[in-house]
Formats: sequence, structure tokens, C-alpha cells
Amino acid sequence: MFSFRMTNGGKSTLSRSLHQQIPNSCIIAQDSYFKDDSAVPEDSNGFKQYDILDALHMDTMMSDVDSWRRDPETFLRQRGLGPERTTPSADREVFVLIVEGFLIFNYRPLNELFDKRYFIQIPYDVCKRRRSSRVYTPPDPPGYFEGHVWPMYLKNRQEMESIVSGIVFLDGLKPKEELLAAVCKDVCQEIERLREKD
Ligand SMILES: Nc1ncnc2c1ncn2[C@@H]1O[C@H](COP(=O)(O)OP(=O)(O)O)[C@@H](O)[C@H]1O
Ligand SMILES: NC(=O)c1ccc[n+]([C@@H]2O[C@H](COP(=O)(O)O)[C@@H](O)[C@H]2O)c1
Repeated sequence: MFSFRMTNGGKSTLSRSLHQQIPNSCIIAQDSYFKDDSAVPEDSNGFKQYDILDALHMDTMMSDVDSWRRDPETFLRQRGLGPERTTPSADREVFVLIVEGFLIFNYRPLNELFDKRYFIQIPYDVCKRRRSSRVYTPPDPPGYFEGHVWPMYLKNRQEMESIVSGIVFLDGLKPKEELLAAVCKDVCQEIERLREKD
């Protein structure tokens, strides 16, 4: 299992490219597990508290991850994805789950499952610019980036650094192709290591 994080760092872009390059891989994206707007509380400034774990159905996300772990082949089939045979022996097939999200390392039950952790980081101004061209549901209200998203990013990142080690930090300013090549190489080496271990 491999993972990525930070809003607008390029997680979805990299995860989709990686999935195309790696046989028997699939993606679980944390964005798919946001609670309904009515269940997300506001802070004293009227900003909806979307950038916290409580805004997400982490139990549902975890149960999807667990069903992949129990039977990755069925999980792939249910999503119309394979499986593909890449080795003569079906027993030695490696299945890869790419988990992408902006708050995945802060959720301990999920964090402890990863074989590799990647964190794509970009500076404040680039993050703000990329985010301003995205439309979320609901859309970011004026001042949301400065008033909620970035302060919560700093808080969540600090918490993450106090509980998680072994994260590979990637520079999200690098071209998409360069990021893909670096991660692909690293992941393929890890897959070989896991295959030999089995
Ligand atoms: N390496 C990169 N260089 C420049 N722009 C990028 C890069 N990766 C992604 N982007 C752009 O940044 C925006 C957010 O990318 P996305 O993959 O959706 O981020 P995330 O999933 O981390 O929120 C998109 O417009 C995407 O095209
Ligand atoms: N339902 C939704 O998908 C939804 C709603 C409001 C905000 N968001 C934003 O999504 C961000 C995380 O997603 P990205 O990592 O794709 O940017 C969070 O910073 C959060 O503020 C998502």
C-alpha cells in the first residue's frame, strides 16, 4: 500500500498516472469520503470545518481498505479492473493499493498499513493559486484558504510529523513526469522487495 497527501499538491494527478503504470493497482481516494455538508460544523468565523478527520467517513474508507486487503482480486473485479497476470505463478502476483488523501497519515489505523508514504509539498502561494482554480462542492467561500485550509494544513502537518516517520517528501513544483518517474522507480523496487519476501 502506498500513499500521498497535501491539498492541490498533485496527489490525484500522480496517483492516476501511477495506477496506469502499475499492473493490478487501484486507487482509494480520501475525497470520496467527505460527510454531507449538513454534518460538517462551522468555526467561530463561519468557516465549515472540512479540513479535519471528523469531516470524513474514515470508518467507511477503512472498511474499503480492509476489503481490498482481504481479497484484492475481487476488489479489482468489482471495479472492472483486471486482474492482470504478470508472473507465471498466480501466487506471486503483487496487488497494489494506492491511497491518496490530504489527511491519511493522521489517521493511525490507516497510517500503520502503508509500505511507502509520500508527501507532495508545495509552498503557500502555489497552493493558493492551484486551489483557486478548483471548484469543490460546496465551493470555497472568500477567505477560506487563509482562514481555514492553510492553518489546518500547518496544524495537521505538525501532528503528522510528531507521529509518523519514514515519509518520502516530494517537491510538487517539479514537472508531473519527473515526479511520476521518481515514484514509479521507488514503488517498483518496493514491489520487487515484497515479491522476494513472500
Ligand atoms: N507537478 C505539477 N506541476 C504543476 N501543476 C500540477 C502538478 N501536479 C498537479 N498539478 C495541477 O495542480 C492542480 C491540483 O492537482 P491534483 O492532482 O488534483 O491535486 P490534489 O489531488 O493533490 O488536490 C491541477 O490543476 C493539476 O493539473
Ligand atoms: N465534499 C468535498 O469533496 C469537499 C467539500 C469541501 C471542501 N473540500 C476540500 O477538499 C480538500 C481536500 O481535497 P484535495 O486534497 O483534493 O484538495 C480539503 O482541503 C477540503 O477543504 C472538499
